[in-house]
Amino acid sequence: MELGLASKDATWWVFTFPAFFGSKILLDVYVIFSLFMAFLSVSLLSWAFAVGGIAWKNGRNQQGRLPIPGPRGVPIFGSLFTLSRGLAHRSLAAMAWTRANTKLMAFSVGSTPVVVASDPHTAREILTSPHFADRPIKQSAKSLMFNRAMGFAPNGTYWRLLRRIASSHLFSPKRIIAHEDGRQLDCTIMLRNIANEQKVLGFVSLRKHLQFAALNNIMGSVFGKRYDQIKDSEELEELRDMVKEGFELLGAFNWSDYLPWLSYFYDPFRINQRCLKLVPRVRKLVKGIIEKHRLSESKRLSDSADFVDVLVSLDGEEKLQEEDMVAVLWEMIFRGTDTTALLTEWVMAELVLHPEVQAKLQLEIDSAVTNKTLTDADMAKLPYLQAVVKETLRIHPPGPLLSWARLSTSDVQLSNGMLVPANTTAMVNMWAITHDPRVWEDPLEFKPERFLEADVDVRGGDLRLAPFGAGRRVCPGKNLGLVTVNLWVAKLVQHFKWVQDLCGHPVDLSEVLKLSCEMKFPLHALAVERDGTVLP
Ligand code: HEM
Repeated sequence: MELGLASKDATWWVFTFPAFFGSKILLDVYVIFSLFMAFLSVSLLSWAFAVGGIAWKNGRNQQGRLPIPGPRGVPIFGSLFTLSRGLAHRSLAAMAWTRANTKLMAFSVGSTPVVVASDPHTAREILTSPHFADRPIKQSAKSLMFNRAMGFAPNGTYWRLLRRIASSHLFSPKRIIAHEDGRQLDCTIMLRNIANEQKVLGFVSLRKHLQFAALNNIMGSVFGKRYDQIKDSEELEELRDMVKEGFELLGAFNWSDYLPWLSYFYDPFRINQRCLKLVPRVRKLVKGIIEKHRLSESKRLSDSADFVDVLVSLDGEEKLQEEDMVAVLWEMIFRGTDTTALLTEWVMAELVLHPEVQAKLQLEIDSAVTNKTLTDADMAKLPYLQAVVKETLRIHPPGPLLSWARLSTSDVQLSNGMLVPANTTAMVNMWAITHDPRVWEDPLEFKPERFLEADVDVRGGDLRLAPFGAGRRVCPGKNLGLVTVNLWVAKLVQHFKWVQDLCGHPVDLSEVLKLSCEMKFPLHALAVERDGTVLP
């Protein structure tokens, strides 16, 4: 009875007050308030009953023989806060391990249903399935033209064309060999700059040298253009700034990707405006370079031709629109720069922290390589070097969640009986797999020797360690990336002994997760020139 009276009272004042004041404001407020309460009740109810959170309403994760378990998260947001802050790979791993949800865990990020695999078997099923060959596209990626580049193009004719062009003209073994001179040149400049910095400052801050070498290297093989730090400082600064801004925008957590209604009033990082500002700058730079290639005398495509030459020369069905060329070229600069530089930085940090590993590596290089100039061909004689790089990829995978997720294009039945419905974002937590004691013995220890005892294919063949992903969307730059990192690490330790700067800058392995996972505090160390080595 009391309840009835209360609601009668409420109806009375809601209708009388507006009449009294001659306005409809209170009526409007009442309508909005009621709608809000209804929305809240529906959200609370769906949340209360949805395992995996709000995006899994109607039991969509219960359709298979085996339901997909997962946390409910909080109403409306689901597990969004787990992903938007801090180190998502670690939080998701902890969630999967404590709940024994490693095979597959369902959770909600706002209104997006997500599954994450944290074991090698399910990871393989997802990454190699043709039904997971699409990617969910973020708003920033779309605004930055990445939907026309390889990484985000939907699985179809256009994406297959891009992969074919790239694998035969940029990433083929012949092309990688042809660009070795460039890799050597960029490394030589880096070694000299490091020696100078050590002399002037008494220590070396390695990141900027690696980033410059990586940027110049990819610019060389993609655009046929290398920058001189002094002569081209203005253009170089502009390029660096554009790459940095692009990284920030793509790496930023954009709330409205998961709660679309937020885009109307909440954009804390001003992602849309910043994308709109960046795109014309990218177009201007890349189109300028394409134009120069078109104007230069048409040359027969040699093995060492750059990627712009290749794209410009395409004809018939393979011919790309200029806008598409801009997107493809921009993506290559983008993907090729940070991954190589940050993986090399992680390797060097581990070598500084493990002087015994560094000494063993130097011994291997000194005894295997008699001529003093290390080449790509020498890498086959350096199994310990490869083990060091693999162990670094295991302990610090540059994309701990494999950077870009996959999207199911239809309902997919997994072999364990779970059913992933169409339009679900699927992630693989590679970090959780490489740190799982059931998969790797002593997973927290840096022990390159483990890869001497048993060889592991890191290029997508063995899902216990697949830092480049796997399946048809596996990283096409994996061979180029590995060749570059192997050569540069070998040369860095051949010429210098890297010692921890305990007084000024002790090594800190804290991570920060952006587009990739990098060292939170850039590596500083003492680079002591080794006896008997002459800088090139
Ligand atoms: C250490 C180096 C690198 C690492 C760890 C790495 C890692 C990855 C990962 C995890 C993926 C997603 C794979 C998947 O979904 O299964 C990927 C995709 C991709 N990577 Fe790499 N990458 C590296 C170097 C490079 C380089 C040097 C380039 C180009 C110059 C490159 C270009 C790409 C592209 C274009 C894609 C998208 C492929 C597609 O969706 O079809 N990556 N990479």
